[in-house]
Amino acid sequence: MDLFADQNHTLEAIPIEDGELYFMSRLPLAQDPATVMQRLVEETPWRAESITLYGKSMLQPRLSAWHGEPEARYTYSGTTFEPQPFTPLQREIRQAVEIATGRRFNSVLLNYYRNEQDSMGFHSDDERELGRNPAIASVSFGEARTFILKHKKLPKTVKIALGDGSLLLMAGALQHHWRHGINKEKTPRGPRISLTFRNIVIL
Ligand SMILES: O=C(O)CCC(=O)C(=O)O
Ligand SMILES: [Fe+2]
Repeated sequence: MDLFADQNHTLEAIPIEDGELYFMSRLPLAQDPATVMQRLVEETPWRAESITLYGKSMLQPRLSAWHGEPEARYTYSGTTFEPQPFTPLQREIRQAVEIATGRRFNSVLLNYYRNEQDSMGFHSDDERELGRNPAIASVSFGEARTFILKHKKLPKTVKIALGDGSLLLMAGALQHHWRHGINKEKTPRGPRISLTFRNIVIL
């Protein structure tokens, strides 16, 4: 009997100060990660969103989509944004994430990193509609990319390789004290998709 057969299905705490971080190398799902990846590529209404940097409008270096329950709307600069409804596959993944983490989520922001040129700038997920100490669970498919956390005040950096089918949970005070992001890579990378589950509270 292999006592450690399900070792990669346990949510392990990653020691970190000023916040909570947990990792599971393989979230249990009914389909294998390659099938899920393929379906996410095909079934998601991907959008190229623009951002304004130094007064110039440009496209974000990745594609994205936002899905959730109808109540997970939020208002930003006077405009109310409504999520697209969850797809059946997204509901399946959400259920697995809720079982693995013991937390509830009503929306998901999906990111599609097409190749090594795509990235995510450093930020904290600290919007008011996420509540005071938000739990954010991200599930990764496809090529592994390095998730980097940088402490806002201390000279500390934490790097985690987010591989195919893995789950990362950020919780506690983490968003108050750390920024996170994903850098471009210098060598070729295949596509990666992350689903970042959040719980949007009515303000
Ligand atoms: O793709 C990732 O793992 C990071 C995504 C992220 O930080 C976000 O969507 O806020
Ligand atoms: Fe984030």
